[in-house]
Amino acid sequence: MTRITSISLRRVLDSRGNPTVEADVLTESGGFGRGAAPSGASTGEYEAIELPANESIAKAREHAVPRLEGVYAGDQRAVDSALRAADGTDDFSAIGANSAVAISMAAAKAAADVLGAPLYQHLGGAFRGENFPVPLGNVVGGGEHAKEATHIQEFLAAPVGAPSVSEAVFANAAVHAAVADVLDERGVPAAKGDEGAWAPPISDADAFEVVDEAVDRVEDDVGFEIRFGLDMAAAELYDDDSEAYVYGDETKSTDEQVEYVAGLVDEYDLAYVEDPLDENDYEAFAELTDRVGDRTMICGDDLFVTNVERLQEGIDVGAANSILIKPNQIGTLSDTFDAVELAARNGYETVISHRSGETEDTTIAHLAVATDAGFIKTGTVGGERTAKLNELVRIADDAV
Ligand SMILES: C=C(OP(=O)(O)O)C(=O)O
Ligand SMILES: [Mg+2]
Repeated sequence: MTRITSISLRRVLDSRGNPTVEADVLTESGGFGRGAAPSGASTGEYEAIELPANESIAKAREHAVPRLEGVYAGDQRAVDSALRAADGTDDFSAIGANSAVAISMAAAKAAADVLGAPLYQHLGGAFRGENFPVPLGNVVGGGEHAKEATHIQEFLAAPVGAPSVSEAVFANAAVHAAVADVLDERGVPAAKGDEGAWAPPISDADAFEVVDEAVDRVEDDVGFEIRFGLDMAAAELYDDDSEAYVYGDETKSTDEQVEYVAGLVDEYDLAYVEDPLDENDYEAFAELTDRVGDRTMICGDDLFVTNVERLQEGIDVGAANSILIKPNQIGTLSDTFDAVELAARNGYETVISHRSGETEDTTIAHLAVATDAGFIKTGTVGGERTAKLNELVRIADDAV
């Protein structure tokens, strides 16, 4: 029933206005699935390779599509093995991880369509957990996502005490609005960055004050605990030549960076810190996790790139206690599930994540529910972000 009969690939726009790959998968019994690849700006050095959309589509049409016709979409491992075999490299540099992930997601949706089940149920099965992820909402940002704003890439609201997904989603939107109020009261104009977060021309120190104030106001209003966290995207701050983290005119050695982040965790009671150190520095990650990992999540994004080998290396040295999961960093849903499972077996929390360049695709909302992830990071406002958040609300409401 789920035998794939055709795959179409096309260029569509992502949220930055760049071309990305969209895939449609059709099955013998009329099942249909559509998936679109997201795209990063602060990409990790070890991610699977994204090719220009046109090139990736041409290569996938030539090498992957003929191999996939006849494969059962319901057998995700077979679909993803065929994609890997068609590519023949470790990093999808032959057909592009953008076509691979679009096809992989579209096949899963086509199978769910045939089965008449929502995607999260097809992927998660009957015995998946009953939890819903806490949404981490980007409310202030800079780095590679907005010029002339903060050095730290993302300040994230974390409504850890929300009684429901819906209340958490609305709390993050309220923090986003409260940040605008606080900035306005301080006379600071703010554009928005790639993910819809405010991108004010202020120092990181000022941004901490602004977000802290906005979170306090909303917490008082909603009556449940809201904390906040960071994606420091420190690989983008790290300069290999000087072996230092560069914050405009200031630099920090690795020891100073560990000290700085540990201080921030305590001063602001941070719930979450992603990529606080360079993507090649497992040792410094481990030192920080040893110091503050009992009271905050230290999460590897560029460090692990959703790759089981890199994650295992991190587990071996105690580099972190959580992993960011981005399907396009590794190229297929099977590889993504392998990373989630390895994390779970080792007590690592999982955070399913969007990219800064996104589409209306909602796969990650289903993936977060299917895998019982503790968290999902998918922005706060903007159509490509609310597509996922609203889907999460619908899933919780049994309305998909
Ligand atoms: C979402 C992120 O940004 P990008 O997609 O640019 O890597 C991130 O770094 O976590
Ligand atoms: Mg990141």
